[in-house]
Amino acid sequence: MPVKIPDHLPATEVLNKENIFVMTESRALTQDIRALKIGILNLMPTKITTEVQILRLLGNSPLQVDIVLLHPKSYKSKHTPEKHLTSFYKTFDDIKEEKFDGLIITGAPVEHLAFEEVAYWEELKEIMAWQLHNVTSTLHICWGAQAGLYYHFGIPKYTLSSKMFGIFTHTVTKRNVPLLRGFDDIFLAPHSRHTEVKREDIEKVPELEILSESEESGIYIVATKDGRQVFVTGHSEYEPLTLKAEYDRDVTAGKEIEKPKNYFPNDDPTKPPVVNWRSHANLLFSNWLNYYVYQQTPYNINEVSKAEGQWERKREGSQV
Ligand SMILES: CC(=O)SCCNC(=O)CCNC(=O)[C@H](O)C(C)(C)COP(=O)(O)OP(=O)(O)OC[C@H]1O[C@@H](n2cnc3c(N)ncnc32)[C@H](O)[C@@H]1OP(=O)(O)O
Ligand SMILES: N[C@@H](CCO)C(=O)O
Repeated sequence: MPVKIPDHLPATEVLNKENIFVMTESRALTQDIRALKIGILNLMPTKITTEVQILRLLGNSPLQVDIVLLHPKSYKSKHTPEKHLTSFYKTFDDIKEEKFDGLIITGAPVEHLAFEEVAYWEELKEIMAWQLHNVTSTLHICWGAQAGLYYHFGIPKYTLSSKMFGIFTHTVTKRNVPLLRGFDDIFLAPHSRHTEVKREDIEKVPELEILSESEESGIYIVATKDGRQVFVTGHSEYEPLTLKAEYDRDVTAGKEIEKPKNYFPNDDPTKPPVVNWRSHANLLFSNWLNYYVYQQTPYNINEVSKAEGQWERKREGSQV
C-alpha cells in the first residue's frame, strides 16, 4: 500500500525518484478502491497444489483479490479430477468478453515439445492475444514465460544439457524497478526446467528489459518496459518439498536425475530441505500485485485496455 503524506513534503520527490510509492493527501482523498480481478490460467498437471501455492502468495497483501481459475478447454487433463474443473474452473470462452486486472499463466511440463505441439497451443495463443487488450498486467511463470516470450516476441527456448534443478542465487540486473523493490542484492529462487531462454535473444527486443539473472541458472525475470507483461523463469511459488517430490518421482521412475542443487542440507536427500526463497516469493508476488496491477489498473475495469504502463506515467510526471 502507498504511504500517504502531506502534498508538499520534500520526501515525496525523493521517494518518487526511488520509485517508492507515495500518495499525496489530495490524491488519497479522491482514490476509489475495489477488489482486483485476477485470473490464474493453471496449466500444471498438479492443479490443486499449484492453486494453493499461488493463492498463498496472492493472499499476502491487504488488497482484496477476486480469483478466477482458468484451464484450457482444448486439452483434457489426465491428473486433475473433472469434477474439480467443473466445480471451480472456467475456460477462456466463459471469460473472453470480460476484463481482468491481472492474469497469471503457470508453468507446464511440456518443455520437451515444440510450442506448436502442445495440445492447447492455439487456445493459448488466443488467450495471449486477448490479454494484450483485456488485462492490465500478466505474470508468466516458467514454461508460461517461455511460451509468452515466444508468442509475443519470437524468442526461442533452448534445451539444456542437464536439468536446471535446485535453488540458485540471483542478482538484480536493473535497479529502481518497482517489481524488484525491497529485493536483496542477492536472493534465492528455485528452478526446475530442461530448457532456457537466452540473454542475446532478449536483448534484440527493444520492448523487453532483463530485470534479474543468475550466473548459474541464467535469465530469471524479464518484463516489458511498460510493465504489462512479466516473465519469470523460476518457480518462486514452490513449497518446501516440491523439488523433493519431483526428485523422488524421477528416482522412483528410474530416470537419470541429479539431486536438486543447494537444496538438501549437505546434499543429503534424507534431510529436510531448509527454505531460503520464501521471502523473495512473497515480495515478487506482492510487488507485482501492488505496482503492476493495483497501481496501474483503472477504477472502471471496463477501461483496462486503456491502462497505461507505469514507465510512461512516471515520465509524464503524473501521480500513479
Ligand atoms: C518448465 C516448467 O514450467 S516446470 C512446471 C511443470 N512442473 C510440473 O508439472 C511438476 C509436477 N508434475 C509432475 O510431477 C508430473 O507431470 C506428473 C506426476 C503430474 C505426471 O507425470 P507423467 O504421468 O509422467 O506425465 P504425463 O504424460 O501424464 O503428462 C504430464 C502432463 O504433461 C502435460 N502434457 C503432456 N503432453 C502434453 C501435450 N501434448 N499437450 C499439452 N500438455 C501435455 C499435461 O499437463 C500432463 O498432465 P495433465 O494431463 O494432468 O495436465
Ligand atoms: N518441473 C518439471 C520440469 C519438467 O517440465 C518437473 O520436474 O516435472
